[in-house]
Amino acid sequence: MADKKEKRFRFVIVGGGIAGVTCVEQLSSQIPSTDVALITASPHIKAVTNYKQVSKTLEEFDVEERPSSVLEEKFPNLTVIHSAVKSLHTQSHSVETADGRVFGYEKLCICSGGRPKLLTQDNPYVLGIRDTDSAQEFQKRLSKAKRIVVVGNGGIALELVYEVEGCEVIWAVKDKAIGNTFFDAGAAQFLIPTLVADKPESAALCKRTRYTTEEPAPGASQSFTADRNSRRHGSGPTEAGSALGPDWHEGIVLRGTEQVSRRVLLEYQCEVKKIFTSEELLNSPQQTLRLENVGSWPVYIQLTNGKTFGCDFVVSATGVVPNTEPFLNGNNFALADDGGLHVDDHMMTSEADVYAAGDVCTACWEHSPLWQQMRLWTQARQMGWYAGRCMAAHVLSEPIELDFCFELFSHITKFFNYKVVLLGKFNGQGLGPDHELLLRCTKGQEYVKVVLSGGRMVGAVLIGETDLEETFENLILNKMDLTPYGEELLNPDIDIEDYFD
Ligand SMILES: Cc1cc2nc3c(=O)[nH]c(=O)nc-3n(C[C@H](O)[C@H](O)[C@H](O)COP(=O)(O)OP(=O)(O)OC[C@H]3O[C@@H](n4cnc5c(N)ncnc54)[C@H](O)[C@@H]3O)c2cc1C
Ligand SMILES: NC(=O)c1ccc[n+]([C@@H]2O[C@H](COP(=O)([O-])OP(=O)(O)OC[C@H]3O[C@@H](n4cnc5c(N)ncnc54)[C@H](O)[C@@H]3O)[C@@H](O)[C@H]2O)c1
Repeated sequence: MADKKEKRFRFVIVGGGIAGVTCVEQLSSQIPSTDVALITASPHIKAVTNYKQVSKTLEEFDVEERPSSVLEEKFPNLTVIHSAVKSLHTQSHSVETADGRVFGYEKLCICSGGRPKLLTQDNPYVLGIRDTDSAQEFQKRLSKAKRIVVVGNGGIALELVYEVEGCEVIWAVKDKAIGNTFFDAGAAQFLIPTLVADKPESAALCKRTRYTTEEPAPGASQSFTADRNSRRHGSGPTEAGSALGPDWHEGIVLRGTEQVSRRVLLEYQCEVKKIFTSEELLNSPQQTLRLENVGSWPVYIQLTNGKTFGCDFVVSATGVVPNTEPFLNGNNFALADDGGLHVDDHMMTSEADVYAAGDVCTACWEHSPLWQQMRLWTQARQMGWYAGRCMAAHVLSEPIELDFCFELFSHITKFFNYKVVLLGKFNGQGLGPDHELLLRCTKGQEYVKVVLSGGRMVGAVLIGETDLEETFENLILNKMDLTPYGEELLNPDIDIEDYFD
Protein backbone atom coordinates (compact mmCIF):
# COMPACT_ATOMS: atom_id res chain seq x y z
CA MET A 1 0.00 0.00 0.00
CA ALA A 2 2.80 2.39 0.95
CA ASP A 3 4.48 1.78 -2.45
CA LYS A 4 1.35 2.46 -4.45
CA LYS A 5 1.02 5.81 -6.17
CA GLU A 6 -1.74 7.80 -4.59
CA LYS A 7 -4.04 10.34 -6.22
CA ARG A 8 -5.52 12.80 -3.76
CA PHE A 9 -8.92 14.49 -3.77
CA ARG A 10 -10.37 16.90 -1.32
CA PHE A 11 -13.63 14.95 -1.19
CA VAL A 12 -14.10 11.26 -1.92
CA ILE A 13 -17.58 9.73 -1.99
CA VAL A 14 -18.02 5.95 -2.14
CA GLY A 15 -21.19 4.62 -3.81
CA GLY A 16 -23.17 5.68 -6.88
CA GLY A 17 -26.64 5.16 -5.38
CA ILE A 18 -28.99 7.96 -4.39
CA ALA A 19 -27.10 8.88 -1.22
CA GLY A 20 -23.68 9.08 -2.91
CA VAL A 21 -24.84 10.91 -6.01
CA THR A 22 -26.85 13.46 -4.02
CA CYS A 23 -23.85 14.06 -1.78
CA VAL A 24 -21.63 14.65 -4.85
CA GLU A 25 -24.18 17.06 -6.35
CA GLN A 26 -24.49 19.01 -3.14
CA LEU A 27 -20.73 19.31 -2.62
CA SER A 28 -20.11 20.24 -6.23
CA SER A 29 -22.71 22.96 -6.23
CA GLN A 30 -21.63 24.37 -2.88
CA ILE A 31 -17.92 24.46 -3.68
CA PRO A 32 -17.73 24.33 -7.51
CA SER A 33 -13.97 24.77 -7.57
CA THR A 34 -13.22 21.82 -5.33
CA ASP A 35 -12.12 18.39 -6.55
CA VAL A 36 -14.48 15.50 -5.87
CA ALA A 37 -14.09 11.80 -6.65
CA LEU A 38 -17.01 9.38 -6.78
CA ILE A 39 -15.84 5.78 -6.44
CA THR A 40 -18.54 3.29 -7.27
CA ALA A 41 -18.72 -0.43 -7.88
CA SER A 42 -21.66 -0.15 -10.25
CA PRO A 43 -21.29 0.85 -13.91
CA HIS A 44 -24.07 3.45 -13.75
CA ILE A 45 -25.12 6.04 -11.21
CA LYS A 46 -28.56 6.87 -9.86
CA ALA A 47 -29.95 10.33 -10.44
CA VAL A 48 -32.94 11.99 -8.82
CA THR A 49 -35.27 13.50 -11.43
CA ASN A 50 -38.64 15.29 -11.33
CA TYR A 51 -38.06 16.20 -7.71
CA LYS A 52 -41.19 17.68 -6.16
CA GLN A 53 -41.54 19.04 -2.66
CA VAL A 54 -45.13 17.97 -1.97
CA SER A 55 -45.30 19.74 1.37
CA LYS A 56 -42.87 20.88 4.05
CA THR A 57 -41.39 17.43 4.55
CA LEU A 58 -43.06 15.19 1.96
CA GLU A 59 -41.22 14.79 -1.29
CA GLU A 60 -41.66 12.82 -4.47
CA PHE A 61 -39.17 12.09 -7.19
CA ASP A 62 -38.19 9.63 -9.86
CA VAL A 63 -34.86 7.92 -10.01
CA GLU A 64 -33.04 7.28 -13.25
CA GLU A 65 -30.01 5.19 -13.94
CA ARG A 66 -27.54 7.12 -15.97
CA PRO A 67 -24.04 6.74 -17.28
CA SER A 68 -21.65 8.47 -14.92
CA SER A 69 -20.46 10.70 -17.79
CA VAL A 70 -23.68 12.70 -17.38
CA LEU A 71 -22.62 13.65 -13.87
CA GLU A 72 -19.05 14.43 -14.94
CA GLU A 73 -20.34 16.68 -17.72
CA LYS A 74 -22.50 18.57 -15.25
CA PHE A 75 -19.72 18.95 -12.68
CA PRO A 76 -16.30 19.46 -14.28
CA ASN A 77 -14.72 19.16 -10.82
CA LEU A 78 -15.88 15.55 -10.55
CA THR A 79 -13.95 12.36 -11.37
CA VAL A 80 -15.90 9.09 -11.38
CA ILE A 81 -13.88 5.96 -10.64
CA HIS A 82 -15.56 2.66 -11.46
CA SER A 83 -14.16 0.17 -9.01
CA ALA A 84 -15.12 -1.23 -5.62
CA VAL A 85 -13.37 0.07 -2.54
CA LYS A 86 -11.47 -2.84 -1.03
CA SER A 87 -10.04 -1.17 2.05
CA LEU A 88 -9.98 2.07 3.97
CA HIS A 89 -7.03 3.46 5.90
CA THR A 90 -8.36 6.19 8.12
CA GLN A 91 -4.91 6.95 9.59
CA SER A 92 -3.42 7.82 6.21
CA HIS A 93 -6.76 9.16 4.88
CA SER A 94 -6.82 6.89 1.84
CA VAL A 95 -8.88 4.14 0.19
CA GLU A 96 -7.72 1.31 -2.02
CA THR A 97 -9.88 -0.06 -4.82
CA ALA A 98 -10.25 -3.63 -6.07
CA ASP A 99 -8.10 -2.81 -9.12
CA GLY A 100 -5.23 -1.73 -6.86
CA ARG A 101 -5.49 2.05 -7.11
CA VAL A 102 -5.11 4.25 -4.05
CA PHE A 103 -6.98 7.51 -3.51
CA GLY A 104 -6.28 9.98 -0.75
CA TYR A 105 -9.00 12.19 0.75
CA GLU A 106 -9.40 15.14 3.03
CA LYS A 107 -13.04 14.19 3.73
CA LEU A 108 -14.66 10.87 2.86
CA CYS A 109 -18.35 9.95 2.70
CA ILE A 110 -19.31 6.27 2.68
CA CYS A 111 -22.59 5.68 0.81
CA SER A 112 -22.22 1.99 -0.01
CA GLY A 113 -25.86 1.06 0.71
CA GLY A 114 -26.98 -2.34 1.93
CA ARG A 115 -27.63 -5.84 0.67
CA PRO A 116 -30.44 -8.32 1.37
CA LYS A 117 -30.30 -9.98 4.76
CA LEU A 118 -30.97 -13.48 3.44
CA LEU A 119 -32.47 -16.31 5.46
CA THR A 120 -29.51 -18.40 4.39
CA GLN A 121 -26.44 -17.40 2.42
CA ASP A 122 -25.56 -20.51 0.46
CA ASN A 123 -28.82 -21.98 -0.78
CA PRO A 124 -29.33 -21.58 -4.55
CA TYR A 125 -33.10 -21.81 -4.03
CA VAL A 126 -33.23 -18.76 -1.77
CA LEU A 127 -33.24 -15.41 -3.60
CA GLY A 128 -33.04 -11.83 -2.39
CA ILE A 129 -34.04 -8.79 -4.43
CA ARG A 130 -31.85 -5.71 -4.33
CA ASP A 131 -30.55 -4.61 -7.68
CA THR A 132 -31.23 -5.22 -11.35
CA ASP A 133 -29.29 -8.46 -11.52
CA SER A 134 -31.24 -9.96 -8.66
CA ALA A 135 -34.56 -8.65 -10.04
CA GLN A 136 -33.78 -10.21 -13.43
CA GLU A 137 -32.79 -13.49 -11.83
CA PHE A 138 -36.06 -13.44 -9.91
CA GLN A 139 -38.02 -12.75 -13.10
CA LYS A 140 -36.24 -15.56 -14.95
CA ARG A 141 -36.87 -18.12 -12.20
CA LEU A 142 -40.46 -16.96 -11.79
CA SER A 143 -41.19 -17.48 -15.49
CA LYS A 144 -40.67 -21.23 -14.91
CA ALA A 145 -42.33 -21.40 -11.51
CA LYS A 146 -45.66 -22.79 -10.33
CA ARG A 147 -45.27 -21.93 -6.69
CA ILE A 148 -42.97 -19.69 -4.71
CA VAL A 149 -42.70 -18.93 -1.01
CA VAL A 150 -42.18 -15.30 0.04
CA VAL A 151 -40.77 -14.83 3.54
CA GLY A 152 -40.87 -11.36 5.14
CA ASN A 153 -43.45 -8.71 5.85
CA GLY A 154 -41.93 -5.44 4.68
CA GLY A 155 -41.81 -3.41 1.47
CA ILE A 156 -40.53 -6.06 -0.93
CA ALA A 157 -42.92 -8.78 0.25
CA LEU A 158 -45.89 -6.39 -0.02
CA GLU A 159 -44.92 -5.48 -3.56
CA LEU A 160 -44.26 -9.05 -4.69
CA VAL A 161 -47.42 -10.69 -3.43
CA TYR A 162 -49.46 -8.06 -5.23
CA GLU A 163 -47.49 -8.03 -8.46
CA VAL A 164 -46.77 -11.71 -9.10
CA GLU A 165 -49.20 -13.42 -11.45
CA GLY A 166 -49.49 -16.93 -12.85
CA CYS A 167 -47.86 -18.49 -9.83
CA GLU A 168 -49.09 -19.54 -6.43
CA VAL A 169 -47.49 -17.50 -3.66
CA ILE A 170 -47.19 -18.83 -0.14
CA TRP A 171 -46.55 -15.75 2.00
CA ALA A 172 -45.04 -16.48 5.40
CA VAL A 173 -45.14 -13.57 7.84
CA LYS A 174 -44.01 -13.66 11.42
CA ASP A 175 -46.60 -11.13 12.55
CA LYS A 176 -50.33 -11.13 13.13
CA ALA A 177 -51.00 -8.85 10.18
CA ILE A 178 -49.43 -7.99 6.83
CA GLY A 179 -47.08 -5.07 6.21
CA ASN A 180 -45.89 -4.59 9.78
CA THR A 181 -42.95 -2.35 8.88
CA PHE A 182 -45.24 0.16 7.21
CA PHE A 183 -48.57 0.08 8.94
CA ASP A 184 -50.82 -1.44 11.57
CA ALA A 185 -53.23 -4.34 11.57
CA GLY A 186 -56.18 -2.04 10.75
CA ALA A 187 -54.54 -0.83 7.55
CA ALA A 188 -53.64 -4.44 6.76
CA GLN A 189 -57.31 -5.36 7.02
CA PHE A 190 -58.18 -2.51 4.70
CA LEU A 191 -55.67 -3.73 2.12
CA ILE A 192 -56.29 -7.47 2.32
CA PRO A 193 -59.46 -7.44 0.12
CA THR A 194 -57.32 -6.08 -2.70
CA LEU A 195 -55.74 -9.52 -2.93
CA VAL A 196 -59.18 -10.92 -3.72
CA ALA A 197 -60.87 -10.73 -7.15
CA ASP A 198 -61.05 -7.29 -8.72
CA LYS A 199 -64.78 -6.83 -8.34
CA PRO A 200 -66.17 -3.32 -8.59
CA GLU A 201 -67.04 -2.13 -5.14
CA SER A 202 -70.67 -1.31 -4.43
CA ALA A 203 -71.25 2.18 -3.07
CA ALA A 204 -69.24 2.11 0.10
CA LEU A 205 -70.41 3.52 3.35
CA CYS A 206 -68.06 5.98 4.94
CA LYS A 207 -67.76 5.29 8.62
CA ARG A 208 -65.71 6.75 11.38
CA THR A 209 -64.90 4.73 14.40
CA ARG A 210 -62.37 4.09 17.11
CA TYR A 211 -59.53 1.87 16.18
CA THR A 212 -60.18 -1.86 16.46
CA THR A 213 -58.52 -4.81 14.82
CA GLU A 214 -59.45 -8.38 14.32
CA GLU A 215 -56.37 -10.51 14.29
CA PRO A 216 -56.00 -13.94 12.79
CA ALA A 217 -55.35 -16.73 15.28
CA PRO A 218 -51.74 -17.88 15.68
CA GLY A 219 -50.75 -20.20 12.87
CA ALA A 220 -53.86 -19.28 10.88
CA SER A 221 -53.87 -19.20 7.09
CA GLN A 222 -55.82 -17.05 4.67
CA SER A 223 -55.97 -17.56 0.95
CA PHE A 224 -56.77 -15.07 -1.78
CA THR A 225 -57.25 -15.37 -5.51
CA ALA A 226 -57.59 -12.50 -7.94
CA ASP A 227 -58.11 -12.13 -11.66
CA ARG A 228 -55.99 -9.59 -13.39
CA ASN A 229 -56.04 -8.86 -17.07
CA SER A 230 -53.38 -6.23 -17.18
CA ARG A 231 -49.86 -7.11 -18.30
CA ARG A 232 -46.72 -5.08 -18.20
CA HIS A 233 -43.94 -5.35 -20.68
CA GLY A 234 -40.25 -5.09 -20.04
CA SER A 235 -38.07 -2.08 -20.54
CA GLY A 236 -34.31 -1.94 -20.49
CA PRO A 237 -32.36 -3.35 -17.60
CA THR A 238 -30.91 -1.32 -14.79
CA GLU A 239 -27.36 -1.69 -13.50
CA ALA A 240 -26.19 -4.02 -10.82
CA GLY A 241 -25.17 -2.70 -7.46
CA SER A 242 -27.51 0.06 -6.33
CA ALA A 243 -30.80 -0.74 -4.66
CA LEU A 244 -33.95 -0.73 -6.71
CA GLY A 245 -36.66 1.64 -5.60
CA PRO A 246 -40.18 2.83 -6.24
CA ASP A 247 -41.96 1.03 -9.06
CA TRP A 248 -38.95 -1.20 -9.82
CA HIS A 249 -41.40 -3.90 -10.93
CA GLU A 250 -43.23 -1.64 -13.41
CA GLY A 251 -40.84 -2.40 -16.22
CA ILE A 252 -40.70 -6.16 -15.85
CA VAL A 253 -43.22 -8.97 -16.27
CA LEU A 254 -43.58 -10.86 -13.01
CA ARG A 255 -45.36 -13.96 -14.24
CA GLY A 256 -45.11 -17.67 -13.51
CA THR A 257 -46.14 -20.64 -15.65
CA GLU A 258 -49.70 -21.07 -14.44
CA GLN A 259 -52.84 -19.78 -16.13
CA VAL A 260 -54.23 -18.65 -12.78
CA SER A 261 -53.66 -15.03 -11.99
CA ARG A 262 -52.84 -13.90 -8.46
CA ARG A 263 -53.11 -16.62 -5.85
CA VAL A 264 -51.78 -15.97 -2.38
CA LEU A 265 -51.86 -18.21 0.67
CA LEU A 266 -50.99 -16.29 3.80
CA GLU A 267 -49.35 -18.05 6.73
CA TYR A 268 -49.40 -15.79 9.78
CA GLN A 269 -47.19 -15.77 12.85
CA CYS A 270 -44.59 -18.19 11.61
CA GLU A 271 -40.93 -18.22 10.77
CA VAL A 272 -38.75 -20.54 8.74
CA LYS A 273 -37.61 -23.61 10.61
CA LYS A 274 -35.74 -25.38 7.85
CA ILE A 275 -35.20 -25.26 4.11
CA PHE A 276 -34.21 -28.48 2.34
CA THR A 277 -34.04 -30.03 -1.12
CA SER A 278 -36.05 -33.09 -2.14
CA GLU A 279 -32.87 -35.23 -1.90
CA GLU A 280 -32.20 -34.01 1.62
CA LEU A 281 -35.77 -34.75 2.47
CA LEU A 282 -35.63 -38.31 1.13
CA ASN A 283 -32.42 -38.95 3.04
CA SER A 284 -33.69 -37.41 6.23
CA PRO A 285 -34.37 -39.91 9.03
CA GLN A 286 -37.34 -37.91 10.35
CA GLN A 287 -39.56 -37.51 7.35
CA THR A 288 -42.12 -34.86 8.07
CA LEU A 289 -43.78 -34.68 4.66
CA ARG A 290 -46.40 -36.80 3.08
CA LEU A 291 -44.55 -39.10 0.70
CA GLU A 292 -46.59 -38.25 -2.41
CA ASN A 293 -45.21 -34.71 -2.30
CA VAL A 294 -41.59 -35.69 -2.08
CA GLY A 295 -39.60 -35.09 -5.22
CA SER A 296 -42.21 -32.97 -6.96
CA TRP A 297 -40.58 -29.69 -5.88
CA PRO A 298 -36.92 -28.74 -5.95
CA VAL A 299 -37.03 -27.21 -2.50
CA TYR A 300 -39.13 -27.49 0.64
CA ILE A 301 -39.63 -24.98 3.39
CA GLN A 302 -40.66 -25.99 6.86
CA LEU A 303 -42.36 -23.28 8.92
CA THR A 304 -42.52 -22.96 12.67
CA ASN A 305 -46.31 -23.42 12.52
CA GLY A 306 -45.67 -27.05 11.61
CA LYS A 307 -46.54 -26.71 7.90
CA THR A 308 -44.16 -27.64 5.11
CA PHE A 309 -44.49 -26.40 1.54
CA GLY A 310 -42.73 -27.52 -1.58
CA CYS A 311 -41.97 -24.74 -4.05
CA ASP A 312 -39.78 -23.73 -6.98
CA PHE A 313 -37.84 -21.22 -4.91
CA VAL A 314 -38.00 -19.03 -1.83
CA VAL A 315 -37.80 -15.21 -1.81
CA SER A 316 -36.13 -13.91 1.32
CA ALA A 317 -37.61 -10.42 1.70
CA THR A 318 -36.27 -10.07 5.19
CA GLY A 319 -34.59 -6.68 5.30
CA VAL A 320 -31.13 -5.34 4.53
CA VAL A 321 -27.66 -5.40 6.07
CA PRO A 322 -25.46 -2.31 5.67
CA ASN A 323 -22.45 -2.77 3.36
CA THR A 324 -19.72 -1.89 5.84
CA GLU A 325 -17.20 -4.74 5.44
CA PRO A 326 -14.57 -3.13 3.19
CA PHE A 327 -14.29 -0.18 5.55
CA LEU A 328 -13.93 -1.87 8.92
CA ASN A 329 -10.63 -3.71 8.90
CA GLY A 330 -7.91 -1.81 10.75
CA ASN A 331 -10.26 1.05 11.67
CA ASN A 332 -12.26 1.83 14.73
CA PHE A 333 -15.81 2.54 13.54
CA ALA A 334 -18.64 2.51 16.05
CA LEU A 335 -21.39 0.29 14.67
CA ALA A 336 -25.06 0.44 15.63
CA ASP A 337 -27.03 -2.66 16.64
CA ASP A 338 -28.34 -3.06 13.10
CA GLY A 339 -24.77 -3.14 11.75
CA GLY A 340 -24.89 0.38 10.28
CA LEU A 341 -22.08 2.92 10.63
CA HIS A 342 -22.93 5.06 13.63
CA VAL A 343 -23.39 8.70 12.47
CA ASP A 344 -23.95 11.83 14.53
CA ASP A 345 -26.09 14.84 13.69
CA HIS A 346 -23.45 15.99 11.18
CA MET A 347 -23.47 12.59 9.44
CA MET A 348 -19.99 11.96 10.86
CA THR A 349 -18.89 8.48 11.79
CA SER A 350 -16.66 7.83 14.78
CA GLU A 351 -13.56 8.06 12.54
CA ALA A 352 -12.19 11.53 11.88
CA ASP A 353 -13.13 13.06 8.52
CA VAL A 354 -15.29 10.07 7.57
CA TYR A 355 -19.00 10.70 6.97
CA ALA A 356 -21.69 8.21 5.95
CA ALA A 357 -25.16 8.50 4.43
CA GLY A 358 -28.01 6.30 3.19
CA ASP A 359 -28.64 2.62 3.89
CA VAL A 360 -25.08 2.02 5.15
CA CYS A 361 -25.45 4.31 8.15
CA THR A 362 -27.52 4.41 11.31
CA ALA A 363 -28.68 7.80 12.55
CA CYS A 364 -27.53 7.80 16.18
CA TRP A 365 -28.20 11.40 17.14
CA GLU A 366 -31.05 12.16 19.49
CA HIS A 367 -33.96 12.05 17.09
CA SER A 368 -36.76 14.55 16.97
CA PRO A 369 -39.76 12.96 18.75
CA LEU A 370 -41.50 12.65 15.37
CA TRP A 371 -38.74 11.16 13.22
CA GLN A 372 -37.29 7.70 12.85
CA GLN A 373 -34.88 6.19 10.42
CA MET A 374 -36.14 3.76 7.81
CA ARG A 375 -33.94 2.58 4.98
CA LEU A 376 -35.80 4.36 2.22
CA TRP A 377 -34.98 6.19 -0.94
CA THR A 378 -36.18 9.50 0.43
CA GLN A 379 -33.96 9.22 3.48
CA ALA A 380 -30.99 8.17 1.33
CA ARG A 381 -31.47 11.40 -0.67
CA GLN A 382 -31.94 13.57 2.40
CA MET A 383 -28.91 12.09 4.18
CA GLY A 384 -26.70 12.38 1.08
CA TRP A 385 -27.76 15.98 0.60
CA TYR A 386 -27.20 16.87 4.25
CA ALA A 387 -23.87 14.99 4.42
CA GLY A 388 -22.68 17.04 1.43
CA ARG A 389 -23.72 20.23 3.17
CA CYS A 390 -21.97 19.21 6.39
CA MET A 391 -18.75 18.29 4.58
CA ALA A 392 -18.74 21.63 2.78
CA ALA A 393 -19.54 23.54 5.96
CA HIS A 394 -16.73 21.82 7.84
CA VAL A 395 -14.02 22.62 5.28
CA LEU A 396 -15.31 26.19 5.06
CA SER A 397 -15.48 26.39 8.88
CA GLU A 398 -19.14 27.38 8.72
CA PRO A 399 -21.71 26.39 11.34
CA ILE A 400 -24.44 23.96 10.33
CA GLU A 401 -27.57 22.73 12.07
CA LEU A 402 -29.48 19.49 11.65
CA ASP A 403 -31.70 19.87 8.63
CA PHE A 404 -35.45 20.35 8.97
CA CYS A 405 -36.16 17.17 6.99
CA PHE A 406 -35.18 15.17 10.09
CA GLU A 407 -37.88 16.91 12.12
CA LEU A 408 -40.80 14.80 10.90
CA PHE A 409 -40.78 11.33 9.36
CA SER A 410 -42.68 11.31 6.09
CA HIS A 411 -42.94 8.79 3.30
CA ILE A 412 -45.12 8.51 0.20
CA THR A 413 -45.33 5.17 -1.49
CA LYS A 414 -47.76 2.78 -3.14
CA PHE A 415 -48.92 -0.60 -1.88
CA PHE A 416 -51.56 -2.81 -3.53
CA ASN A 417 -52.09 0.06 -5.96
CA TYR A 418 -53.12 2.49 -3.22
CA LYS A 419 -51.26 5.68 -2.46
CA VAL A 420 -49.83 5.36 1.05
CA VAL A 421 -48.62 8.35 3.09
CA LEU A 422 -46.94 7.83 6.45
CA LEU A 423 -46.30 10.71 8.82
CA GLY A 424 -44.47 10.94 12.14
CA LYS A 425 -45.09 8.13 14.62
CA PHE A 426 -47.54 6.54 12.21
CA ASN A 427 -47.60 3.29 14.17
CA GLY A 428 -47.44 4.93 17.58
CA GLN A 429 -43.75 3.88 17.66
CA GLY A 430 -42.24 4.43 21.09
CA LEU A 431 -45.39 6.07 22.48
CA GLY A 432 -46.34 3.18 24.76
CA PRO A 433 -49.99 2.94 25.81
CA ASP A 434 -50.20 6.71 26.20
CA HIS A 435 -51.78 7.50 22.85
CA GLU A 436 -55.14 7.52 21.16
CA LEU A 437 -56.10 6.49 17.65
CA LEU A 438 -58.81 7.91 15.43
CA LEU A 439 -59.85 6.03 12.35
CA ARG A 440 -61.90 6.67 9.26
CA CYS A 441 -62.27 3.90 6.76
CA THR A 442 -64.22 3.60 3.54
CA LYS A 443 -63.86 0.10 2.20
CA GLY A 444 -61.98 -0.03 -1.06
CA GLN A 445 -61.44 3.72 -1.03
CA GLU A 446 -59.54 5.18 1.87
CA TYR A 447 -58.10 4.41 5.27
CA VAL A 448 -57.21 7.33 7.52
CA LYS A 449 -55.61 6.78 10.89
CA VAL A 450 -54.49 9.53 13.20
CA VAL A 451 -52.25 9.01 16.23
CA LEU A 452 -52.84 11.49 19.04
CA SER A 453 -50.72 11.92 22.13
CA GLY A 454 -51.66 14.41 24.81
CA GLY A 455 -54.33 15.77 22.46
CA ARG A 456 -51.74 16.53 19.76
CA MET A 457 -51.41 14.78 16.44
CA VAL A 458 -48.12 12.88 16.32
CA GLY A 459 -48.61 10.56 13.39
CA ALA A 460 -50.90 9.46 10.58
CA VAL A 461 -51.41 6.71 8.02
CA LEU A 462 -53.25 7.84 4.91
CA ILE A 463 -54.18 5.21 2.35
CA GLY A 464 -55.98 6.16 -0.86
CA GLU A 465 -56.50 9.61 -2.38
CA THR A 466 -57.30 11.28 0.95
CA ASP A 467 -55.75 14.65 0.12
CA LEU A 468 -55.11 15.12 3.81
CA GLU A 469 -51.33 14.90 3.91
CA GLU A 470 -50.51 18.59 3.88
CA THR A 471 -53.12 19.54 6.47
CA PHE A 472 -52.10 16.71 8.77
CA GLU A 473 -48.44 17.51 8.35
CA ASN A 474 -49.20 21.09 9.43
CA LEU A 475 -51.25 19.92 12.39
CA ILE A 476 -48.38 17.66 13.48
CA LEU A 477 -45.72 20.32 13.03
CA ASN A 478 -47.81 23.04 14.73
CA LYS A 479 -48.33 20.79 17.76
CA MET A 480 -51.81 22.21 18.05
CA ASP A 481 -54.02 20.90 20.86
CA LEU A 482 -56.80 19.10 19.02
CA THR A 483 -58.75 17.99 22.08
CA PRO A 484 -61.63 20.44 21.42
CA TYR A 485 -62.25 18.91 18.00
CA GLY A 486 -62.51 15.30 19.22
CA GLU A 487 -63.67 12.92 16.54
CA GLU A 488 -64.82 15.82 14.36
CA LEU A 489 -61.23 15.83 13.19
CA LEU A 490 -62.03 13.00 10.84
CA ASN A 491 -65.60 13.94 10.03
CA PRO A 492 -65.84 13.38 6.27
CA ASP A 493 -68.49 16.11 5.98
CA ILE A 494 -66.11 18.78 7.20
CA ASP A 495 -63.55 20.25 4.87
CA ILE A 496 -60.68 19.99 7.26
CA GLU A 497 -58.41 22.26 5.24
CA ASP A 498 -60.87 25.16 5.58
CA TYR A 499 -61.52 24.23 9.17
CA PHE A 500 -57.95 24.91 10.20
CA ASP A 501 -57.33 27.86 7.91
C1 LIG B 1 -36.70 -3.96 -4.39
C2 LIG B 1 -36.58 -2.66 -3.63
C3 LIG B 1 -37.63 -1.76 -3.66
C4 LIG B 1 -37.53 -0.56 -2.95
N1 LIG B 1 -38.58 0.31 -3.01
C5 LIG B 1 -38.50 1.48 -2.36
C6 LIG B 1 -39.56 2.42 -2.41
O1 LIG B 1 -40.60 2.17 -3.05
N2 LIG B 1 -39.42 3.61 -1.75
C7 LIG B 1 -38.30 3.91 -1.05
O2 LIG B 1 -38.22 5.00 -0.48
N3 LIG B 1 -37.28 3.04 -0.96
C8 LIG B 1 -37.35 1.84 -1.59
N4 LIG B 1 -36.33 0.95 -1.51
C9 LIG B 1 -35.17 1.30 -0.68
C10 LIG B 1 -34.21 2.22 -1.44
O3 LIG B 1 -34.00 1.71 -2.74
C11 LIG B 1 -32.90 2.34 -0.67
O4 LIG B 1 -33.16 2.75 0.65
C12 LIG B 1 -31.97 3.36 -1.30
O5 LIG B 1 -31.81 3.10 -2.67
C13 LIG B 1 -30.61 3.36 -0.61
O6 LIG B 1 -29.74 4.22 -1.30
P1 LIG B 1 -28.19 4.20 -1.02
O7 LIG B 1 -27.60 5.22 -1.93
O8 LIG B 1 -27.93 4.33 0.44
O9 LIG B 1 -27.68 2.74 -1.40
P2 LIG B 1 -27.67 1.94 -2.78
O10 LIG B 1 -28.72 2.40 -3.70
O11 LIG B 1 -27.63 0.50 -2.41
O12 LIG B 1 -26.29 2.36 -3.43
C14 LIG B 1 -25.06 1.91 -2.94
C15 LIG B 1 -23.99 2.15 -3.97
O13 LIG B 1 -22.73 1.83 -3.42
C16 LIG B 1 -21.99 1.03 -4.32
N5 LIG B 1 -21.06 0.25 -3.51
C17 LIG B 1 -21.33 -0.71 -2.59
N6 LIG B 1 -20.19 -1.16 -2.04
C18 LIG B 1 -19.18 -0.46 -2.61
C19 LIG B 1 -17.76 -0.48 -2.47
N7 LIG B 1 -17.15 -1.30 -1.62
N8 LIG B 1 -17.03 0.35 -3.25
C20 LIG B 1 -17.63 1.18 -4.14
N9 LIG B 1 -18.96 1.25 -4.30
C21 LIG B 1 -19.73 0.43 -3.55
C22 LIG B 1 -23.05 0.23 -5.06
O14 LIG B 1 -22.58 -0.25 -6.28
C23 LIG B 1 -24.13 1.30 -5.23
O15 LIG B 1 -23.86 2.12 -6.33
C24 LIG B 1 -36.39 -0.26 -2.20
C25 LIG B 1 -35.32 -1.17 -2.17
C26 LIG B 1 -35.42 -2.36 -2.87
C27 LIG B 1 -34.27 -3.33 -2.83
N1 LIG C 1 -42.48 1.09 -1.03
C1 LIG C 1 -41.42 1.18 -0.22
O1 LIG C 1 -41.22 2.15 0.48
C2 LIG C 1 -40.46 0.02 -0.23
C3 LIG C 1 -40.70 -1.06 -1.05
C4 LIG C 1 -39.78 -2.11 -1.08
C5 LIG C 1 -38.65 -2.04 -0.29
N2 LIG C 1 -38.43 -0.95 0.49
C6 LIG C 1 -37.20 -0.87 1.30
O2 LIG C 1 -36.24 -1.76 0.78
C7 LIG C 1 -35.54 -2.42 1.82
C8 LIG C 1 -35.66 -3.92 1.69
O3 LIG C 1 -37.04 -4.36 1.78
P1 LIG C 1 -37.48 -5.60 2.68
O4 LIG C 1 -38.92 -5.83 2.45
O5 LIG C 1 -36.51 -6.72 2.49
O6 LIG C 1 -37.17 -5.08 4.17
P2 LIG C 1 -38.12 -4.47 5.31
O7 LIG C 1 -37.20 -3.98 6.35
O8 LIG C 1 -39.14 -3.54 4.74
O9 LIG C 1 -38.91 -5.73 5.87
C9 LIG C 1 -38.27 -6.87 6.38
C10 LIG C 1 -39.34 -7.81 6.91
O10 LIG C 1 -38.77 -9.09 7.12
C11 LIG C 1 -39.17 -9.57 8.40
N3 LIG C 1 -38.12 -10.49 8.84
C12 LIG C 1 -36.86 -10.19 9.19
N4 LIG C 1 -36.18 -11.31 9.48
C13 LIG C 1 -37.05 -12.36 9.30
C14 LIG C 1 -36.96 -13.77 9.42
N5 LIG C 1 -35.83 -14.36 9.78
N6 LIG C 1 -38.05 -14.51 9.16
C15 LIG C 1 -39.20 -13.93 8.75
N7 LIG C 1 -39.35 -12.60 8.61
C16 LIG C 1 -38.29 -11.83 8.88
C17 LIG C 1 -39.33 -8.34 9.25
O11 LIG C 1 -40.18 -8.58 10.32
C18 LIG C 1 -39.94 -7.37 8.24
O12 LIG C 1 -41.32 -7.59 8.16
C19 LIG C 1 -36.10 -1.88 3.11
O13 LIG C 1 -35.24 -0.88 3.56
C20 LIG C 1 -37.46 -1.30 2.72
O14 LIG C 1 -37.84 -0.20 3.52
C21 LIG C 1 -39.31 0.07 0.55
